[in-house]
Amino acid sequence: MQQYQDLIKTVLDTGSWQDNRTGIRTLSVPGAMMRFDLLNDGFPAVTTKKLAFKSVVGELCAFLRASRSAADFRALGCKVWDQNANENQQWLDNPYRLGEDDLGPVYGVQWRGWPGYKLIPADQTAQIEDAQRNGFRVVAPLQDEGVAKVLLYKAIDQLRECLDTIVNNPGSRRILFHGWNPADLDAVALPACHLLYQFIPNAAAREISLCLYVRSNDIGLGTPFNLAEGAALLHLVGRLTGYTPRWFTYFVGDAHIYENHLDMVKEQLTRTPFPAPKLVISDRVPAFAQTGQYQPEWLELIEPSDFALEGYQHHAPITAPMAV
Ligand SMILES: Nc1nc(=O)c2c([nH]1)NC[C@@H]1CN(c3ccc(C(=O)N[C@@H](CCC(=O)O)C(=O)O)cc3)CN21
Ligand SMILES: O=c1ccn([C@H]2C[C@H](O)[C@@H](COP(=O)(O)O)O2)c(=O)[nH]1
Repeated sequence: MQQYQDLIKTVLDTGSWQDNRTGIRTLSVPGAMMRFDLLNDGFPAVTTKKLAFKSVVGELCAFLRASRSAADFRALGCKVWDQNANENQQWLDNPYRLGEDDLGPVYGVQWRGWPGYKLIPADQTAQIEDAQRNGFRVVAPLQDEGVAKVLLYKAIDQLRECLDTIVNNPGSRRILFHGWNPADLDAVALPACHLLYQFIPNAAAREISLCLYVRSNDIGLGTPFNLAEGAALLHLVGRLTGYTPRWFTYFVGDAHIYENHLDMVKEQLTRTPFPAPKLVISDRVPAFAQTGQYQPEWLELIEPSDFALEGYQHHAPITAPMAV
């Protein structure tokens, strides 16, 4: 994967030193982009070190199940959330933390159950009825600054709505889900880094593409994970909706290399990337294109063992400490 080498080079050549909350400074570049042709170039697994693929797909499955406990991530084979859940003093002191291993309403909770509220004047019955038809339920009548209102609530399954739209209205340019919930930023171990996922189906070609925006990206540890995870999600969505994964475009806001990761990334630059592997999703995950049956419940049924990399050649493992 040449794109990852190029990103490392760009940051080493043009980055500037920045301080941040972790106490480990970074070499940072404001804004970077990589694009992958998944159909013709294969799966974007980093090859200049060993990608912890089992951990990546474990994390993805935990997100798909709306997990908020590092214990659930561990049970699916992913340990990378332990430190954020249990070793950051600010989070340990946060009143929203529900005890050992809790992360708060992170990624999957927002993807699958974004807390949606409406506060509607009690006399707007047409609005209230419309909201109820859309799945909102009345929580309580209340007085708001002297006006009688009704509070309604719905947990919004943004990801499921994306799949529904891909199947029913693929020309839509509004097929996206968001992980950044401003009302919950004070209640999470870490505000979402990969936060905006937009699916772009091409109904004529039966191809689907993904644009992903990552606000802050740890190029040494986070980027390989986030790339593999975004691409695996696109493959899964394609399988369940009848589309072939095509372009995966990856945008980064603050693209940075931690000072204690410099040896790791420089070592990777001395290594020649291998050809990309292929992602295989197990046959038991039904292909809409073959069955003609829409089965979005597989978003929750999928297991880490349903994902495999075929022909994954990689250089020797290297790792470095994660900044907490
Ligand atoms: N500083 C920081 N960087 C991150 O990339 C990051 C966080 N924090 N916090 C939350 C998640 C967790 N993610 C992580 C955290 C650690 C690894 C990591 O240590 N990876 C090792 C092996 C992991 C394994 O075997 O499971 C690696 O060498 O890739 C990867 C992604 C991405 N995120
Ligand atoms: O999926 C992820 C999650 C986290 N990161 C990195 C990016 C930053 O280095 C830290 C988060 O710190 P902030 O101060 O909140 O930006 O974790 C990642 O790359 N990918």
